[in-house]
Amino acid sequence: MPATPSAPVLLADEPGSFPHSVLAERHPAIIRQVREAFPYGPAQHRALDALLANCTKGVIEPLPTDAPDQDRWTAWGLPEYTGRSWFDVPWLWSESWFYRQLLDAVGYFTPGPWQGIDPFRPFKLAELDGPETDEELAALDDLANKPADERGRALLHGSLWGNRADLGFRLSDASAADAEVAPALVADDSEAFWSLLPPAGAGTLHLIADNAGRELIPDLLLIAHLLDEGHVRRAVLHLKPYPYYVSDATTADFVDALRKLTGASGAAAGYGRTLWSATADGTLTVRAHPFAAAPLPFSEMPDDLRAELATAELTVVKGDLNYRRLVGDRRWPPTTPFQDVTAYFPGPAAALRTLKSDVITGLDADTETALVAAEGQRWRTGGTHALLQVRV
Ligand SMILES: O=P(O)(O)OC[C@H]1O[C@](O)(CO)[C@@H](O)[C@@H]1O
Repeated sequence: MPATPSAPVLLADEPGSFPHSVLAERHPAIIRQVREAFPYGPAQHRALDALLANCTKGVIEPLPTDAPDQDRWTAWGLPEYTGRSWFDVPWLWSESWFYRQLLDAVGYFTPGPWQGIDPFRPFKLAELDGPETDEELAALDDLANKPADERGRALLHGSLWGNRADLGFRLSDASAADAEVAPALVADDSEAFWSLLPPAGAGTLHLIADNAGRELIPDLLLIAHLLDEGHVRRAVLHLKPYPYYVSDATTADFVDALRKLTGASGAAAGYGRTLWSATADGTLTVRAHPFAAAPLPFSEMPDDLRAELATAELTVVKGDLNYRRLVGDRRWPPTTPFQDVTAYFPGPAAALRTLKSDVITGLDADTETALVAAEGQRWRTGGTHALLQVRV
């Protein structure tokens, strides 16, 4: 049990707060953009209208009794939250519920022509095929002749900052992509990261992925490097079982990213070949556990996932949402020890995250003071700061 007393769970009930703006502004914007991106029929438009009204002014409604995921959502708290405003239940819960309901509205789960059609795919593909992705891949050629440890550090950095590539964030804040970043990490345990993964390691790396495209590609490059250089013998990549938080990576996105690498020229293609053969011989496996899209903190992970992560040499936890799930989506005082709030995790874990929500732990007091003096509370949510924290 953590020695630290708990903190209040984040709700979205305070107008002017970041969680409130996500429910009141970001979700309607996402509905609008999805609606414009597809030639949906009248039934889908009506369902999107109903969702828009429900998510902004309505209450959480029960699922139809024949919904295939009824049992799962029942276990995840639906009976407790039914009848309550979306703004009055845990923010982590209402956001997940939004994506589940959005997919339902466009027919993603319903047998028929729209089943399995990812409503975010046009945005994801535009990013994957954009010039920035090609530039990032071309830059790998400059890295190719550097010593392995230098390459490793650059690729770790690339994976960390790749977390800025979050389409949900950019869809609602177009200026976010251009904001200047603060290169110094607000917490930096990268030495601990490398000491957990020394060369000639025999273990397995788990990576809990976040976004597709320009985040997943650097994640894959890091995995390829760790396999190629013998830091780990196997890797397991945890993806989402269905589209989620706009740009979260699914198996289809993994395939697209890997094909992008193998179809590239120069060093990028080499990484692609490493990963392609690693999947073929089982050195790299992918998972899409239902809990990856659960509205709950990782402290409530089911036994099978806990047992699997317990075997990992290290679990890399990518991104803001996974950080919220790792430490609990709570108003922690920023100096709350990261080791305490992650003590429940089944093994060593490394959080690689750019800061895009209020939650933060593990800062030293001077760092917090300096951030507040410079930016008020904006540093928490602007996506311009990053951290690498390791739970040993
Ligand atoms: O893609 P990431 O890094 O998990 O970020 C998810 C984003 O969505 C949010 O959950 C808000 O919707 C924030 O935590 C963050 O801005």
